[in-house]
Amino acid sequence: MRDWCRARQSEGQTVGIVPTMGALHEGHLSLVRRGKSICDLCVATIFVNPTQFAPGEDLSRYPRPLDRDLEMLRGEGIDAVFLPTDEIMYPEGFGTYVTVPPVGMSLEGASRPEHFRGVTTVVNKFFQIIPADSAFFGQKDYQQLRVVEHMVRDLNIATEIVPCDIVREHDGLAMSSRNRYLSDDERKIALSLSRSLATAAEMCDSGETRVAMLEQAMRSELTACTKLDYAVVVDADTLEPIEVVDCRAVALVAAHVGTTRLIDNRIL
Ligand SMILES: Nc1ncnc2c1ncn2[C@@H]1O[C@H](COP(=O)(O)OP(=O)(O)OP(=O)(O)O)[C@@H](O)[C@H]1O
Ligand SMILES: CC(C)(CO)[C@@H](O)C(=O)[O-]
Ligand code: BAL
Repeated sequence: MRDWCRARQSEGQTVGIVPTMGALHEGHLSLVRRGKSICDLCVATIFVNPTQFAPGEDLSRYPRPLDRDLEMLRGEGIDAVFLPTDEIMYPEGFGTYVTVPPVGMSLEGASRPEHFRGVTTVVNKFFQIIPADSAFFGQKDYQQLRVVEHMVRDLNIATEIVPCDIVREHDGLAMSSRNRYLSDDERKIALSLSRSLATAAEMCDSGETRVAMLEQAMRSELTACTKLDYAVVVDADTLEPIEVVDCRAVALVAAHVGTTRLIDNRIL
């Protein structure tokens, strides 16, 4: 993969990379389209990375519809797909991990200990294997994007990180590979995530800047969820708590609907 990438770069072509865990949907394809619009060539990776799942999470049941994924990527004119096995990424004796920057400690980092250590490590490995000019990440995984941006800055990685907008279903549900776990009833409840963010945005637009009031309104929209991990409004860059929205802020939510854990966010 490195030779493939470098050979093309030495001919003056730019290469983009879209890291995914597969089970592709329009959200992923939007990253590929963005990649192809900015770079001459675009590579996707499909790898369900075991080190970012905690014991008891959905690693074994994570969907792996590989033929369909490859068909979808072919349809977008992808130039290459990197499909490593666990043994290729983590051969016997593997033992070096990337330490997560402070922006990854709260929220997802608190709810899913070791998750971001797995993400930073595997994304760093992808960047070594495929030294792309640009990498395309969705804002749906907002904190992941911030963590990867910090890692790239801190470790002098030459790949530019390009954030991409969240793609939603017609009714507002953020597209996610995990949506396919939802029953019809659960899918209705899952809509409360995007609704809670819309409520916070509307309140903010009408002049309510007190974070406690915004968070309370978000929580009251989320009562049908099986378990709420967090519903917060924080500084959009540092993800530090704020008391009033007097800077660029982001509302973030993570909740379990049945056995499915979903996340969503919206810039305020
Ligand atoms: N709805 C979406 N809009 C834009 N980008 C997305 C969307 N969903 C996922 N992505 C991005 O696609 C990339 C790969 O994500 P991943 O394969 O985990 O997909 P996912 O649908 O978020 O799956 P999961 O259910 O595991 O969260 C990430 O950069 C992620 O932010
Ligand atoms: C970036 C990523 C592909 C690393 O495994 C994963 O966390 C994801 O799909 O967002
Ligand atoms: N989209 C982030 C990958 C994960 O949930 O493990």
